[in-house]
Amino acid sequence: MTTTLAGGLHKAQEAVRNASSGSKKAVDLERDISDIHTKLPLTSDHGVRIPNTDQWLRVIGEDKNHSIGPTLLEDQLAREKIHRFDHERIPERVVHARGTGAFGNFRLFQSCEDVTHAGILTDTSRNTPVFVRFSTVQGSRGSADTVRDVRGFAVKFYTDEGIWDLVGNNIPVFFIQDAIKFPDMVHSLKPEPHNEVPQAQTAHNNFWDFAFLHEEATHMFMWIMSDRAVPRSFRMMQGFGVNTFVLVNKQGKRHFVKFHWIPKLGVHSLVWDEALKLGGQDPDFHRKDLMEAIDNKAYPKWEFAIQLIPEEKEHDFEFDILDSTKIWPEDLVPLRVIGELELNRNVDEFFTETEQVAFCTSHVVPGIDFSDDPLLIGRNFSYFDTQISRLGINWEELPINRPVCPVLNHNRDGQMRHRITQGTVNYWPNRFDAAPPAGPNEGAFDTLQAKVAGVKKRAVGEKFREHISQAQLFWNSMSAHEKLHIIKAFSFELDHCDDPTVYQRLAGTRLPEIDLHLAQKVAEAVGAPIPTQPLKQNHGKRAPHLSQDEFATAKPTIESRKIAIIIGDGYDRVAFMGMKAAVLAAGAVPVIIGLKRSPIYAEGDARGVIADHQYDGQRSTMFDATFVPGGSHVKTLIKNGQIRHWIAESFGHLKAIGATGEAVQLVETALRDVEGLKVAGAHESQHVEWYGVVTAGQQKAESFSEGVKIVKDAKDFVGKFFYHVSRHKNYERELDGLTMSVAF
Ligand code: HEM
Repeated sequence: MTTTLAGGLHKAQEAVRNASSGSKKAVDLERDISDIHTKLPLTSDHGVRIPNTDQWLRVIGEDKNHSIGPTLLEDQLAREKIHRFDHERIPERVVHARGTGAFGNFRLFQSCEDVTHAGILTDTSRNTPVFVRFSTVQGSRGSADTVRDVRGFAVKFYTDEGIWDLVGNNIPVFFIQDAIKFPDMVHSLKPEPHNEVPQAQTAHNNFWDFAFLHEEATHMFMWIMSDRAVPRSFRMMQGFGVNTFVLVNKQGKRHFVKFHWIPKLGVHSLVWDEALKLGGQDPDFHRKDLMEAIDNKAYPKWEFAIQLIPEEKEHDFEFDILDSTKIWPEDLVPLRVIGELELNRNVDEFFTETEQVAFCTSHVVPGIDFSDDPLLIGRNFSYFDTQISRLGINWEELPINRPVCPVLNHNRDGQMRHRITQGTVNYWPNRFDAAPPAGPNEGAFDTLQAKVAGVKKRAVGEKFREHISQAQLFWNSMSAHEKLHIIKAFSFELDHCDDPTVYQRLAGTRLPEIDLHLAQKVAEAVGAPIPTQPLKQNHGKRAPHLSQDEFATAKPTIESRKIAIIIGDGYDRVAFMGMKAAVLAAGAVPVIIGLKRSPIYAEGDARGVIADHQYDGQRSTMFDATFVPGGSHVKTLIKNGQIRHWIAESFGHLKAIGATGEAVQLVETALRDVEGLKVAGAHESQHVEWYGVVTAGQQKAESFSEGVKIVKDAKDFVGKFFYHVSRHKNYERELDGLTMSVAF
């Protein structure tokens, strides 16, 4: 599948570009696009045709050996090639350096004119083009996708009134309350200064030192120790604007607002061992996942929702609504779902689009404004500033960054200025009235007048000083397996800290403020003195939509999941073909894993199948589930330790496993150490389901219907198997201690 996609990528992109030619941004970009596949000859950057790009101009001896003489610096064509190469790199982003992006559209379902006059939030007839970049925070550009980290979720809306950048994360809160702490925070989580170790992870002394010394980071570090920090896919995670913004309506009334993205596919995560392995086995896992889904037309979608608090209710809450270490619990401030985002086009070129895209929180459009959230105000300064050193002062002119509406002003010059502005004046006011400020009814961004009074000092508001309550709320809202993962995550992270001050303080002093059981378990694992008393009373409250379990899709679906089907010579063709067809019909992706990639023959069948991959080139970690059809190939599969490991590892990673006929024996052998394992008898046609392991004896062709009903109590083998794939993970396996007995 992947190989075919790569081959046809250029054509596919061409087709999609044609199809989306209605998008204002696609049209805007057209004028800067050139195509390497045109048959035009090679030229230099100044347009002169070049006859040879393989040999530098040099002196060749006239002797019989044509011996090589001096290489000549006068070769301007060779010099240009080398010069261009020498300067290919630009500074990577200081944070969020590793990322990937895609184009799409935003549609509004429900006008919000009661609270804003922003065109994008009031005009339901619009189809606004967007570019979205997902990222990790800590790692450098070449780091792995699946590290434990916050994920950036930055959306550039190309609206009719200018660019709106909603630069959010997949976690709704942040480490710090005040932007002045950002450099300290980033220094502490990046590799340590003396040895540049470790890459892309918080599992080191400095981060946990910082986290302890900043009690305000407590709520956030609970989130990053949770499954939220190891998403299965960018397509299966939430997004949050995090900061508090303001909406302003035509009457000048203000509402505080928080923005949310809710994925249509549910919220799913990897298990930690899987994430660790993928870091080496497939460092581009998330990047490829997004690209392949879009190429396969499984366009990822998110609902867009807002939470609103009228200005006069600002102080009605226990927490300060401008504090970005706090959520607005949804039972107190409900979500209003107003629109939908779809990503439907991959980039043509990574550097000019994904790398050069530059977001800036201060890019808002009329009708959307800033609150006094102190983190937001600092961000508004920082992003513009950092783009200047990364891309230059004219960064907003780059094709990916420029708006689709007219831009006209008296800003001029600077390095790499592209725009040529005609006319004899470049200042205001001028005698021609050229480029005047917008009049009262011309849709300008007009800051609402407000009275500001107070004492100038370096301080925070009273409610900004409470840091534990929402950390408790988060912990209390977790399901059993989520709590287990948090305990394990702390144990892993603090195990990597070798300074006892760091792990003892965290486990012995901070965690008991959240929950005693959590603190005790972690302290025991990492060798800190085990606390015996909670250091703060847990209030026992919970809030909706903090647990990922609450994001199940309305109907179970396996859409876009990757299902490995393992075969060797002698596989059961009926089960193989039936499963492949059913997977495709359900909108998922079957990936044939062969013992080789040359033709593989079914029993009694002369037509060979070419597998997508041979098993040694792939790992179970790269798939959501595995199916093995019966047949005499099982005799070979069973002898292969890597295949047995594949099954055991899938079990350990809580994935659905399906097997029919003789393949049931493979499952039995691979999982022989699991107590109580239940599988179907070889000739039993009725399937047996046990902790997401679905097995059946010989299946007839008619058992593999394409109209599979994916329901919990499915009577057929395929329906039951797909139901378990749709659940994504079988957490009961882990909670009942079964995964512990398998080597993976
Ligand atoms: C609410 C808290 C924050 C969130 C949600 C957030 C989110 C993000 C995201 C998503 C990106 C990557 C944008 C991209 O894909 O190109 C980013 C980059 C960046 N952020 Fe933040 N950030 C936060 C706080 C801050 C603060 C407080 C500062 C500085 C005071 C800051 C400075 C930066 C910088 C300098 C970059 C690199 C931008 C570039 O080079 O393109 N961020 N942030």
